Amino acid sequence: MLRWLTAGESHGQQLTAILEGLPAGVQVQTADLDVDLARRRLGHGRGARMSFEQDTVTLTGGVRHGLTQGGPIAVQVGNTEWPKWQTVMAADPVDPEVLAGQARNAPLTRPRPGHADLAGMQKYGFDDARPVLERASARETAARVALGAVAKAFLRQALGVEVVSHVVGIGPVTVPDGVLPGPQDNPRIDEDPVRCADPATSEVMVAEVDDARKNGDTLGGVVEVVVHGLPPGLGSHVHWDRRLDSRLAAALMGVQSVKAVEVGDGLETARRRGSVAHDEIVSTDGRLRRVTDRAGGIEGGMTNGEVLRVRAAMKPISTVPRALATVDVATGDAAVAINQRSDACAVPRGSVVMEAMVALTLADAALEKFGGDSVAETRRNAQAYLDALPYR
Ligand SMILES: Cc1cc2nc3c(=O)[nH]c(=O)nc-3n(C[C@H](O)[C@H](O)[C@H](O)COP(=O)(O)O)c2cc1C
Ligand SMILES: C=C(O[C@@H]1CC(C(=O)O)=C[C@@H](OP(=O)(O)O)[C@H]1O)C(=O)O
Repeated sequence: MLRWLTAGESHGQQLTAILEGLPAGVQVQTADLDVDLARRRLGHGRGARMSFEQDTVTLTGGVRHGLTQGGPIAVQVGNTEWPKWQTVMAADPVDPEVLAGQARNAPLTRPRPGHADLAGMQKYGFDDARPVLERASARETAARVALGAVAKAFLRQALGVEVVSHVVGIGPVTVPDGVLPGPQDNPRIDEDPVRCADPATSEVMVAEVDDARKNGDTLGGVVEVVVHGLPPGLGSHVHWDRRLDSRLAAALMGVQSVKAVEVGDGLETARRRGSVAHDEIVSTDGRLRRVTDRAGGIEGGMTNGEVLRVRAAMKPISTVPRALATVDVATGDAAVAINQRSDACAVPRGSVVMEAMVALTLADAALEKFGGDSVAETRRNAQAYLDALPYR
């Protein structure tokens, strides 16, 4: 079983992440984590913080000379803004007079509709939204992306699996049907300002983001994660919590702002008749294949050996510059919501986070199926399974 945890606040000293259960012998180094962390900071519509802040990542456990050792992998992602926040976010008590002189410490009492502010204040008994937004913030996704880079390295080295992603919708603008990135397409898609694989649609998406920003507004959208090279049989039909589709949905729903998840053609499938909803099976050159991939590579809660496709829909950013109505909880008076710097559209960045969550979930399912204390053992076990596969 693969387990992972993150800790740390958005404006705290650092984020901490631990990945437990990965075999020994996976080649991974700091530079691999840096690549994905840099990808998570890009994208038209990102906020000011993404342009000036750096992620400083350090592997502090579980990796030696570029190879995992079989123990928990520990990662720290430092926050270059920390010097500005070290008093306000200090772990130990601070002299109240010193704190009173800090403008950043002023209580945030005008909760944003759509953010975690008000429900979090009510639940935890805070009269300030600060402690809620510090942990609700998607800053935390930097820690998940760092672990996702490790999971991707494992999947590639154990099974030859490649996890890629692209943006398929921003606001009302969507890519045409049939746009499907190949296994090596991430670098090309990273070049696009909105991580869209279709250049013509990308231009319209960029214009949509510009228009929203000009009007003091924000946008959401849809990302698709595409996984090439999966064997059939990850996940299981035998129990609800072993279904791979249920595990992927939970992992993606656990990303800030995600409000819907689709597997394969998802909602569109529900509108079709059965005769055109499923993927017919044929035998070609002694191998069984599906003619289409409407199911997105999952049947009965298991991978079926086709390309896995899963989509996550992100709502528009809730820190809307054209501020929304709220109530100042300190006075009870009508007010406008907190409106600090913010992303206008986080969908391109979000696609890299979804990749990480899918990679972690698949690495867990792969270890459950093939086990292995070293990546070489996982690889051998997977190969033996494939060699013995009935009806190949
Ligand atoms: C990559 C990413 C970046 C985000 N950036 C912002 C942001 O700059 N401002 C904001 O208000 N919300 C942002 N969000 C969304 C909030 O974190 C999220 O709406 C909030 O935590 C409440 O959770 P919920 O939307 O799932 O209900 C971002 C989400 C993601 C995935
Ligand atoms: C810091 C990150 O994203 C943040 C996510 C976020 C939110 O409310 O989710 C709000 C913004 O934070 P701030 O208000 O400090 O500018 C984003 O910048 C990051 O992704 O590294």
